[in-house]
Amino acid sequence: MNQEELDMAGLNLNEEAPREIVPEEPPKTPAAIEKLIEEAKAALTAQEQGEKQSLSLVVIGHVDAGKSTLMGRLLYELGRIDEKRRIANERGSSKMGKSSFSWAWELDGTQEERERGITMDIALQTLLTPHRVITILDAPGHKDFIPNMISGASQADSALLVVDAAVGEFEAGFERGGQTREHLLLVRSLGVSQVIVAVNKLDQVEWSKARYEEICELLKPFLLQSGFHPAKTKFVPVAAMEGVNLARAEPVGCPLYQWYKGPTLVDLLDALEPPSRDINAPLRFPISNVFKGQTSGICVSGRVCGGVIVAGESLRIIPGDESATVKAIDSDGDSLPWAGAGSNVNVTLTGVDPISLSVGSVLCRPSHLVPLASTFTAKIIVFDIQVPITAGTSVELFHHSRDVPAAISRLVATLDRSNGTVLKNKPRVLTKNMSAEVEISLRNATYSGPASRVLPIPIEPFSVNKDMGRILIRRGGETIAAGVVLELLA
Ligand SMILES: Nc1nc2c(ncn2[C@@H]2O[C@H](COP(=O)(O)OP(=O)(O)OP(=O)(O)O)[C@@H](O)[C@H]2O)c(=O)[nH]1
Repeated sequence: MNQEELDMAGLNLNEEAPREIVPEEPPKTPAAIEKLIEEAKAALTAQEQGEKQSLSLVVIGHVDAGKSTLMGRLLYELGRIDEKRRIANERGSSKMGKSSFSWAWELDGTQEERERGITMDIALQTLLTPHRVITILDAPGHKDFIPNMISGASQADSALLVVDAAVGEFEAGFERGGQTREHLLLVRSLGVSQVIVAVNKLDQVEWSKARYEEICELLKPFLLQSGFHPAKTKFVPVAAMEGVNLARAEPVGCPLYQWYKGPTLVDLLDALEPPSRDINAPLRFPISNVFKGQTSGICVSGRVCGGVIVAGESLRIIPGDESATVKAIDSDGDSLPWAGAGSNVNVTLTGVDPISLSVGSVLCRPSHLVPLASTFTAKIIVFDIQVPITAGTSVELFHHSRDVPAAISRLVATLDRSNGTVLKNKPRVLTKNMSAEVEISLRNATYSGPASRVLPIPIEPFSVNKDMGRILIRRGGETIAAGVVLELLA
C-alpha cells in the first residue's frame, strides 16, 4: 500500500470509494442561508422550551459490567428492538457460543466485537423516554479502547455508569487500575456533570439490599471528590439480563421490590437535565468520523459544538484551505434541514476531495474561522499518577477525537484545587492530584529525520467555547491529566 492508500484506509473509505470529487450542489445564496439559520434558531429555541428535550448520554464502566447488555435490553423494553430482531440476535450469539451476549449483540455490531464479546468502538443509538430523546454512546470498558471512550465522552451531556454488583467484581472495577474510577474522572473532566449509577447484576447477589447500599456508599465519596454534585448523582439497582427495574418496576414478584420502592432506570433517564445549548455561538463541528455515504458525497459524523449547521451552506474545513457544501444532515436515519449545538449528527458533504477531511478537523463558517494553535496554556488536574510530570514530559494530547504528540513544555504554577489561586510559581514537578497551569506544545510524531514543521490543531480557549477548550493528557497508555485551554500562544 502506498501512502495515499493508507491515508484513504484511515478515512474508513472502503475499496469502491470514489476518489473523484462529487460535484458540488449549487450552494444556497447567503441570504437564503441567513434565513435558514434564523429559522433554525427560532425552531431550536422553541424545542428547548417544548416537551421532548434531547441530550446525549455516554455509557461507561469497567469491562464486562454489562453496559451493552443493559442498553440492548433497554432498547427492547422501550420497543426500539422488535421481537424478530431479538430472536435473530439470540440465534446469532448462540451460534457463536456466546449466548450470554445476546442483548449486547444489538450494540456490539462488528464481527470482531461479537467474537471477542467486547465493545471496541462507540455505538450510537437513540432512546425515547416520555420527555427525552436520548442519543446513547456505548463506550468500550476495555483499557485498550480508552481513546474511543474519550471520543464518546467528549460528545456527551450525561453519563450512565454501570457497575457489577457481584462480590469481587465491583471491587475489581473500582480499585486502582480498574476502569470505574478512570471513566468517571474522564467524563467529569470532559464536562459531563450528571451521572446515573446503575448497580447491575443484582440477581448475582440474591437481590441484597445490603450489597446495593454498600456499593452506593463506596462510590459516593469518590463521585463527590471527582466533582459530581450529589444532587446530580443518582443510583438505581437493576439486573440488565432479566430486564429488572429498567423501563418498569417489573417483574412484580422480583425479590428486589421487597425493599426497593424507588425510580426505575427510565424514570431517572427521563429526569436528566438537558444541557443549555449555545446556538448563537459561531458554528463549530469537530469531525469524529469520516465514511462513504449511501448516496453521492462523503459523510462526516460528530457533534455540533456551537451554533447551527444548515443544509445547503458552504463551510470551511480547518486546518486547510478547502471548503465543502453541506448536502444533507441526518440523525438516526432522519433527514434534517439543520442541527443545533449539542446535536450528534451525520453530515453529507459535496464538492470536496475526501483526502482533505480527517478526524479532528473542524467545519466552520468562512466568516468565523476556528483558530489554529500549536502552543497554548492550560489549567489541568493531575490524576493519580506514579511518575511525576516535569517540564519537557512527552505526552499524547487528546482534543475531541484527535490525538497528537505533545509535550508539557513549561510548568507555570501550581494552583489551589478549590479556588484556583496560585500556590507556587515555576514548580519543578507536578505530582498526583495537583492542579496546575502549564504550557503545552505540540511536537513532531517522529524523532528521526529532518525536523518538519509541527502542524497546529483547531482549538479554542475554554472561556470562548467550552466544548472546544477541553483537553485530556495521556502518557504511555494512561490518562495522567485533564484540563481546559486558557490562552493560545502560537
Ligand atoms: N447474571 C447477570 N449477568 C449479566 C447481567 N448483565 C450482563 N450480564 C453478563 O455480563 C457479561 C458482560 O456483558 P456486556 O454487556 O458485554 O458487558 P460490557 O460492559 O458491555 O462489556 P465491554 O463492552 O466489553 O466493556 C455478559 O456475559 C452478560 O451476559 C445481569 O444483569 N445479570
